[in-house]
Amino acid sequence: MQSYDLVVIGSGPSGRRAAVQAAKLGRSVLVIEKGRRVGGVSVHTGTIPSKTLRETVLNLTGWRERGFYGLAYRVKQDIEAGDLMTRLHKTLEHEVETLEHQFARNRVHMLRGLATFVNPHRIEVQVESGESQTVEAARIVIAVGTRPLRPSHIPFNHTTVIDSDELVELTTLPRSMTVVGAGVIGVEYATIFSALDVRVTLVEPRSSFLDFVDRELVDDFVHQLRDRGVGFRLGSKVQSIEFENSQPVAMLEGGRRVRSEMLLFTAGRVGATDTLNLSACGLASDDRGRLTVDPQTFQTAVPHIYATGDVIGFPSLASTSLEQGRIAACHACGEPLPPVPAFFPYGIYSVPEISMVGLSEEEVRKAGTPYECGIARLRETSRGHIMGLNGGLLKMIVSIETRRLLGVHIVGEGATELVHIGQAVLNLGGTLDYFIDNTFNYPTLAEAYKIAALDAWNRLTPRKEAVAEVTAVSP
Ligand SMILES: Cc1cc2nc3c(=O)[nH]c(=O)nc-3n(C[C@H](O)[C@H](O)[C@H](O)COP(=O)(O)OP(=O)(O)OC[C@H]3O[C@@H](n4cnc5c(N)ncnc54)[C@H](O)[C@@H]3O)c2cc1C
Ligand SMILES: NC(=O)c1ccc[n+]([C@@H]2O[C@H](COP(=O)([O-])OP(=O)(O)OC[C@H]3O[C@@H](n4cnc5c(N)ncnc54)[C@H](O)[C@@H]3O)[C@@H](O)[C@H]2O)c1
Repeated sequence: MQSYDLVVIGSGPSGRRAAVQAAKLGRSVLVIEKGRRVGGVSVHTGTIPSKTLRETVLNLTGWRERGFYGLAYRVKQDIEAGDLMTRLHKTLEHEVETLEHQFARNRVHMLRGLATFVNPHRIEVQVESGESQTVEAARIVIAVGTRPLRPSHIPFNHTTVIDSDELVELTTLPRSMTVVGAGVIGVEYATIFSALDVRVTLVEPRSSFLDFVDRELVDDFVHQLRDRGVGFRLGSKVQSIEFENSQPVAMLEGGRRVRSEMLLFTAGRVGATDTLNLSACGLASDDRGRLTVDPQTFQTAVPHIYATGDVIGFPSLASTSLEQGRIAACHACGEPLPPVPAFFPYGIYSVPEISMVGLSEEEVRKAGTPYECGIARLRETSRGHIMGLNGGLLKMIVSIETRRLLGVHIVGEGATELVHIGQAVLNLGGTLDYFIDNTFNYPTLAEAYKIAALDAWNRLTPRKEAVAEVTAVSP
């Protein structure tokens, strides 16, 4: 039987980062992956496919140029599913190749098959031939991720009623689509398909959605979506799904019906722990298949077994999963733990993008911190004029007492990149003055930080003082 210092179950972001980190620290490492190729949900059905589809849609539709050339502008007329899939397959192939090379370079061993615990240190792997192999590990990282929630009353059929995993295998594009569940996945796909001129209706049982996003941003976002015809059925629970002329019809509580060529069900995900035989290693999952860990070390209740990534629940991001894998591996190898920064960014790759870091206005108000906000509209920047932007805003929240930056919230073009400027200032304990005192490249969208900071500064600084300071900083 092969023995390893570390065995990682799952090759998604947290598993692969844990494996490479432990290998770099000189440990023998095995990654067990049941999928056909390495990469996990992130590479094969989640992050990278959805972001590649988004990029392809924005390119082929000429979305970014429509502000100038009008709504009828297209780079390619009659976009088909095949157009989207070609770029997707190329991108995924490249991602897998990079990962396989990374494992090979770092001497991380790979075993393809389904992992099941035999005891707290032994794992049986059912390989494709039907045979099984047992491996032994001093330490183990469970990084098995999640799969889409598929309730039994939803008649999934792989073609017209699908989950988000199946979306990446589309063979035809629908003309209309109902998206059930306005979480991050639902909102991203609803807006990507709407950019393709598919008629989209978003159905959500709660009366609001994206509740963790600043309300001012959500209002701007909803306004933009309504403007281009996205339908909202908030506060509407789907009772059943029926078929009329082979098209799915979502029957909502209260009698409303939403009919479309395709229904995408995105009402959450469950931890993929059911086949692990967790009881053999002394662990149990919650009702959503998730594991509980020490948030500092990612150790489970069994100290030599760690769990990282989506299987431990919030925030369930590829970005945070990568860091969790690295921290778990460092702890497992007895290395000092890297300090965890106070704030991480959250990016929603809808069309338009939303991204934020730090506290929202609602959170600051709840904490009772005296604060002021500064706002910049992206269309007020020269870069925005050049790009033909019509919408988007950057909102900055600062403490009145300390002038410290408390949060940055952006909706619009480039939001997921722009947010990192705010993240750096926030995690380095910077103040509003960083944005006031520093020169930004011009013309850039980043200039929105300067505009928002000046807006906040105008409100913070009494008028007389303000004039004096402007004179002082002007060349
Ligand atoms: C549609 C979609 C879009 C997303 N977009 C983003 C985004 O833009 N940005 C972002 O940061 N995050 C995004 N996410 C979230 C991101 O994909 C996840 O946070 C990330 O993939 C979680 O990584 P993980 O390490 O938990 O492993 P996962 O990527 O979930 O992979 C787990 C792996 O474990 C394997 N496995 C499971 N059970 C076993 C077993 N018993 N034996 C062997 N192998 C097993 C699986 O086959 C899989 O390959 C998105 C997710 C989805 C679904
Ligand atoms: N850009 C990103 O970072 C990104 C993108 C996609 C996914 N993700 C991650 O993937 C995870 C899963 O995303 P998700 O959107 O599937 O889940 P989610 O839990 O974020 O959202 C599910 C939504 O479905 C609704 N819902 C719940 N039960 C329902 C039902 N029975 N019928 C209809 N609607 C119902 C919920 O109210 C919620 O709004 C998220 O936690 C997210 O972190 C991240």
